[in-house]
Amino acid sequence: MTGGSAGGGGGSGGGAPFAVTVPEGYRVGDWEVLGPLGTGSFGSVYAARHVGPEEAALPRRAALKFLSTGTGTPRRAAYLRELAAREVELLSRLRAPRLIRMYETLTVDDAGRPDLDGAAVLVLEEAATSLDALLDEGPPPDGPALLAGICEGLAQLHGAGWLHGDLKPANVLLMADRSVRLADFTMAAELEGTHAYAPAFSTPDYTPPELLWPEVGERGLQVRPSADIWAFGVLAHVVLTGTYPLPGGTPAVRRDAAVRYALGEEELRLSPHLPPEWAQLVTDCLSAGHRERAAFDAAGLAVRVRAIADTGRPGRRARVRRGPSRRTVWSSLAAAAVFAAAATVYALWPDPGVTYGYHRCPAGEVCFFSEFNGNGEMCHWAGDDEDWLTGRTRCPWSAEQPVKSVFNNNQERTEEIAIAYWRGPRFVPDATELKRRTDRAGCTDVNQQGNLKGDYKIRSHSWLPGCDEDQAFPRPTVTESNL
Ligand SMILES: Nc1ncnc2c1ncn2[C@@H]1O[C@H](COP(=O)(O)OP(=O)(O)OP(=O)(O)O)[C@@H](O)[C@H]1O
Repeated sequence: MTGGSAGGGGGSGGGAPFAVTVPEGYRVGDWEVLGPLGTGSFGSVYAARHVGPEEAALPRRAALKFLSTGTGTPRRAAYLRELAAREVELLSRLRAPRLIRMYETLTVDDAGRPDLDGAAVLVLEEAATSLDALLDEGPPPDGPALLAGICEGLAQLHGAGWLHGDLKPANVLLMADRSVRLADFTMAAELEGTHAYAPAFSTPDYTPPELLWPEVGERGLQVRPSADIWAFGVLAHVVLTGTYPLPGGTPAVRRDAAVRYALGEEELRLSPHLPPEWAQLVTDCLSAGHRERAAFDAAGLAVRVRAIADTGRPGRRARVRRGPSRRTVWSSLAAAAVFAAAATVYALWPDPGVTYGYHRCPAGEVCFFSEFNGNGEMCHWAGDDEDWLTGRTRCPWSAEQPVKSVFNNNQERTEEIAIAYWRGPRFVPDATELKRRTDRAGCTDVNQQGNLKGDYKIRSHSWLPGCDEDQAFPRPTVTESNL
């Protein structure tokens, strides 16, 4: 359910094993499966055509969501039944323009397929794509308008007395006309006064701090609508900038940053390219405490977001578009309007090539950056390197520019492998020897990241069995005084 790249967060079909496998041509009710559309953890969605007698209330094509029955333990099966019941309950009771529509529900009756037998099938209106898939292709040209639609969906949901509980790009669908539909209501819950009870489950990047390590009671997790507001704040930052608003190259590191942020020990790292009105809106949505966040209800936010989106105010930095110009073929007024929106978003997204943020650092590698917080130029290696200027992997900018931040991105490792970095070339690859040397600039343990305190021109780095306590980054061992 988590995703490394901004905008990820599970859900789409690309490469992920399908939770429920259904072959082409499979019949359920009056529907025949045409092919896969996407999968999540609890269900898989297939395009289907109606093969029964024509019915006014049913479209010719639909998306069939097969909810997993769970072939594991009875406890898991009960959990999956509860998730299915939540989604069916919400979709059969609520119909609103920005919520995906459900036409009917079916149950698979197929003793020959024990994995499918008894599965609930939701017959949904078929969307063209998901926001998750869209973000994989780069900045959506109409990001602000999409955000306005998403916020309207949230307002419709909250207005009806429900909260979503798992708002993220994979759960935002887009129709062929680019209108938005909120989907996947397996975590949705009906409000009982100020809060609702939801299953203890979340997608870390979109979960507010108060729910990261919550107490789970007998009825589940106590969730408030302000949790969806937090998720919307993260999503808006991701859609507009392609990055997360909290620092970190992995969901786990960003989750820890969210907790530090709630404790007042960390700040939001909003993209410098975000225009002030968006920055203020994201900051409001990401108020650290749920009480402060409750001041920003979805209906009020929807009005604000729509107003910002409709203004189409350009970002602070004008960007030259890349690639062959499409402007010549866009002569109509409508196309001009789309282009205006596209120009706005290109201005908001980081420069291609020189983007920023720790998330760029490939898993299993160590990365050094020319700016604080993983920004600016980046050099990265999977192992040690004796000389960044003449060695195997080179880092030309480091000849002139100091390294300002580091990320030792080895999330899969369990051993205590650390990285030492050196002001000179050709370190001596022996831990005892290294300790005696004087040109060591610093050391990071696995998965540590942060800013260096001095202007270090680093020339080499090496793997170590582990950082000394007093050398471990980000303790202030790397200062001007030990240069
Ligand atoms: N109505 C639809 N039309 C087209 N594609 C859809 C539709 N509903 C879902 N999908 C695709 O299927 C994917 C999985 O659907 P969904 O998120 O509802 O499943 P899930 O198992 O409940 O997910 P999660 O693991 O996020 O809880 C979506 O990300 C989307 O790509």
